[in-house]
Amino acid sequence: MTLITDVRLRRILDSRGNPTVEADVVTESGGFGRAAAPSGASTGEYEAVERPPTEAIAAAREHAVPRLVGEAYAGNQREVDAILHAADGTDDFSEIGANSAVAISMAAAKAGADVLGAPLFQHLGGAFRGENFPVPLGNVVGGGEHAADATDIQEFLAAPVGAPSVEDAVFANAAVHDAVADLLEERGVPSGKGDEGAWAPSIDDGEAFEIVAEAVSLVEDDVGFNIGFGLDVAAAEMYDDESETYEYESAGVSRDTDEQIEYIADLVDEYDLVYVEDPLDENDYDAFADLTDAVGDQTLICGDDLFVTNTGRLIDGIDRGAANSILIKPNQIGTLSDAFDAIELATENGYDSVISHRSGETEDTTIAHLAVATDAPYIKTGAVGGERTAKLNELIRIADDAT
Ligand SMILES: C=C(OP(=O)(O)O)C(=O)O
Ligand SMILES: [Mg+2]
Repeated sequence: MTLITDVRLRRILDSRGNPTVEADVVTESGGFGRAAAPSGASTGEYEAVERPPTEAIAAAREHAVPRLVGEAYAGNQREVDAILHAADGTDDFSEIGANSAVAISMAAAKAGADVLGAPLFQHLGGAFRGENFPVPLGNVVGGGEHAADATDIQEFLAAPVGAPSVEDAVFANAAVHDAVADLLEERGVPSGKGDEGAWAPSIDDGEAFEIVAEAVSLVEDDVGFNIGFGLDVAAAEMYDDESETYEYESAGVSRDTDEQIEYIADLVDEYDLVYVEDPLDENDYDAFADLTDAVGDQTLICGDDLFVTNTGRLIDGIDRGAANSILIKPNQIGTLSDAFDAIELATENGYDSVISHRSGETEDTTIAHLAVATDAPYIKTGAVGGERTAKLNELIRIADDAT
């Protein structure tokens, strides 16, 4: 019933207006799945390879599609993903492109769910999933690689950890985003938005901390539940290999590794941060471990560029005590099976998984289902903007049993 009878690939637009890969998977009984690859801007050095979409599509048509059509079952995700690896033949998807691989992998999962008549989260996670929902981390102010002339820290994230429902949490993040706009206006600071829909004002990180802390507190008073906030420092982007310093250009400050650890630990204390992603360079497991040692009992220290959803890198991190959380981006590793393996390994070792969008996104909602399917405690998928609300609204629908 789920035998794959057709795989179609095409270029579509992502949210930045760049081309990306979309895949359709059709099965013998008429099951259908469609999915699209997202794309990063502050990509990790060790991510699977994203090829230019035209090349990725041509290579996948030549090497992967013939091995899938009439051969593989969409309901058997492990088989589909093993075929994608075999068709590619490299360890980083540099032949067919992780963009083609992840689009096909996710489209096959959706086709498998379609045949079963089950929501995707249930096909991926089983009959007992759908009760727990992730806390959405909502990007409300940002800069780094996602906006020109804005904060050095890439993302200031609202974290409605006390929300009674996912719906309340999603609306709280949108309210914090809105409150930030009011506070910027009061201060006479003009602002556009960055790639993920966060405000991207030309202010330094210190002012952003003041504004986000105030916005969170205002909304907290309004909604009556606890809202924390967190950061994606994306420190690899500000790390200078030659001088071995972190360069905060908008503040005109340079910090060596020890100073960076101290700075982040102080921020965790001062703002009661609930989440800190990539506070140090992606090659510095030891510095990550020192910070985790210092504040890991107070907050989540999450590896994104550090782990790139890769079990090999996660094992190194676990061995060294580098973090207590991992960001999961399926396109960093190329297939849903690999992403599941990383989540499972993380859970077994007491690491929280944070399922994440990319800065370049589409309307695809797979990550909302992935988060529910794996019982992930957090999802990071923006606060506003159509490609972001696509996932947030899908979470609300899943909770309402309406997918
Ligand atoms: C979502 C992120 O940005 P990008 O997709 O640009 O890597 C991130 O760094 O967590
Ligand atoms: Mg990140």
